[in-house]
Amino acid sequence: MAVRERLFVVIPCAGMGKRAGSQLPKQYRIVAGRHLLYHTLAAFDACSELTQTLVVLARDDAHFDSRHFSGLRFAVRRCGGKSRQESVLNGLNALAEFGARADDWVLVHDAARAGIQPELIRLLIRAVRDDPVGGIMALPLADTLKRQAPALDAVAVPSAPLIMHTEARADLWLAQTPQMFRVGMLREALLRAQQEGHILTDEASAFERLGYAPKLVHGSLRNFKVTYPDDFEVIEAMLSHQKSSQKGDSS
Ligand SMILES: Nc1ccn([C@@H]2O[C@H](COP(=O)(O)OP(=O)(O)OP(=O)(O)O)[C@@H](O)[C@H]2O)c(=O)n1
Ligand SMILES: C[C@](O)(CO)[C@H](O)COP(=O)(O)O
Repeated sequence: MAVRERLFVVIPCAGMGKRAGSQLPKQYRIVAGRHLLYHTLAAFDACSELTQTLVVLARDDAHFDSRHFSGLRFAVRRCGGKSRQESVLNGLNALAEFGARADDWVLVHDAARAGIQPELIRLLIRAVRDDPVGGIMALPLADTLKRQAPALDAVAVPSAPLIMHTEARADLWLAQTPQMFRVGMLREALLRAQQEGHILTDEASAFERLGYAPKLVHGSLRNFKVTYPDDFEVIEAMLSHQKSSQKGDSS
């Protein structure tokens, strides 16, 4: 009988959250009564088909406290790098400690995408599991896309940027996470990009530059990346609502 490859998860969680504008890294901000990271991990914990979730923390992380995450299945390693790309690569290397093999799958998911839900994770797994390359959760672009004009000169900077032109939006998608690839192939692709000095902002790009075409799996707006100060109001409303409707379901 053929043995199915196992499914591992790497959660890069070593960022500073500079764009969120607070001292505390955003993954530790309290949202709907828990750390933002808790909500992300709870969604993966609810998927029993996942073998191991590994959270990649910054080496000097002074905020992580396992007591706030009791009841959730995951491991942490303090192997975060200077960039997300480096943190993911270090996390993939650390997966060997948990018995991950080159043919196993890994789902890489941003700690900051706390709106992820078990159904979305399963949707991606179902869509990608038989693919030779892998795939990512993404959303077709819904808005009109403008390219900003370069600032004319440093002295007379206008109060708002100006539009240079409108980009054609057909066939454009917004990449989200999870991004699901084979452990070995992803490690090799990221390593190669790093050695060749390419700065990548997601895992799929590491494959695209080698000529592969990963799958786009239609995700959900719920799974947005908490990035700017206003995003906290949105995620708070979403997760509080989810919590109260779950309470309602169980009473
Ligand atoms: N050196 C880094 C940088 C980012 N991340 C993680 O990658 C995910 C996506 O990155 P982003 O949203 O940009 O987070 P930050 O880097 O924390 O935010 P900012 O760019 O605003 O500082 C986050 O979960 C973040 O913790 C990481 O593990 N290691
Ligand atoms: C991986 C990602 O979430 C896909 O949209 C995104 O590229 C991460 O970018 P960031 O600048 O590290 O937040």
